[in-house]
Amino acid sequence: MSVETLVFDAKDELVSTAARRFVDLVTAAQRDRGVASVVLTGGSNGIAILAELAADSGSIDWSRVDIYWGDDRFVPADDSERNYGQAVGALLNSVPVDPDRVHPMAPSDGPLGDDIDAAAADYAAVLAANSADGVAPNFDLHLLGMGGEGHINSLFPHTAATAETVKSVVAVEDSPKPPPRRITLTLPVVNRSRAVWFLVAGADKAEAVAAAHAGADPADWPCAGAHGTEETIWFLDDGAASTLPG
Ligand SMILES: O=C1O[C@H](COP(=O)(O)O)[C@@H](O)[C@H](O)[C@H]1O
Repeated sequence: MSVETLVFDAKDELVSTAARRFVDLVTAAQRDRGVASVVLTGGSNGIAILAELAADSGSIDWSRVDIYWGDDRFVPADDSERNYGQAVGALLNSVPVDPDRVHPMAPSDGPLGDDIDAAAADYAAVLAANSADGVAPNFDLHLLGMGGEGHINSLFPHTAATAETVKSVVAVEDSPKPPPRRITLTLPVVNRSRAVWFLVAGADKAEAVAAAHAGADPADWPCAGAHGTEETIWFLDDGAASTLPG
């Protein structure tokens, strides 16, 4: 398994390079396996890469991409905080995806109602139904943003969600970052991904980046617990890389 750290002068360059490599990875996965599976993330860079991909939408056969989410905020379907809605606005409305291959997490006003545990269990069932082993797919790519305290998806430091080793998807009711109610994939499922890419910009994230590179305990720094089975790439701007040795 390779670990690569790429540092860019500016966030725009980070995002455009990640988008180019996204096209290459998806194209290679489709060549090798027919269909590519990607896990999207929210946050600033997670949405910026989708907007970049929308600008170059002809490079990928989107009808052969399975799309999942690493986490979402458990809010009504039309709430602007929803990662799914942001992805639709940035990319999915602009490209010819197969609706049957797009797998959003349930909103709080959907058919499952406001039952967050039922919504998490429903997403676990979606992952299981689309897997070879009844647990979850081996995603070709899992994109990750990261918070300054090292959270990825909705896995925050010193929480049961981050410590989860059995369930593939869990509910979070007290996220320290608003909104408080979220649904998230757990680390064992993130770590089924062939490729895990961190998209991280800003000096406020530098301490977490350094902790992950130093092999910190994922309980303290959840970002330290995410790895691809084939590759892990850190796409960083100068600020996020500012405390890395060398
Ligand atoms: O709350 C969340 O935050 C992270 C990181 O967001 P950023 O704006 O600091 O880049 C994001 O990846 C995650 O999906 C989201 O729900």
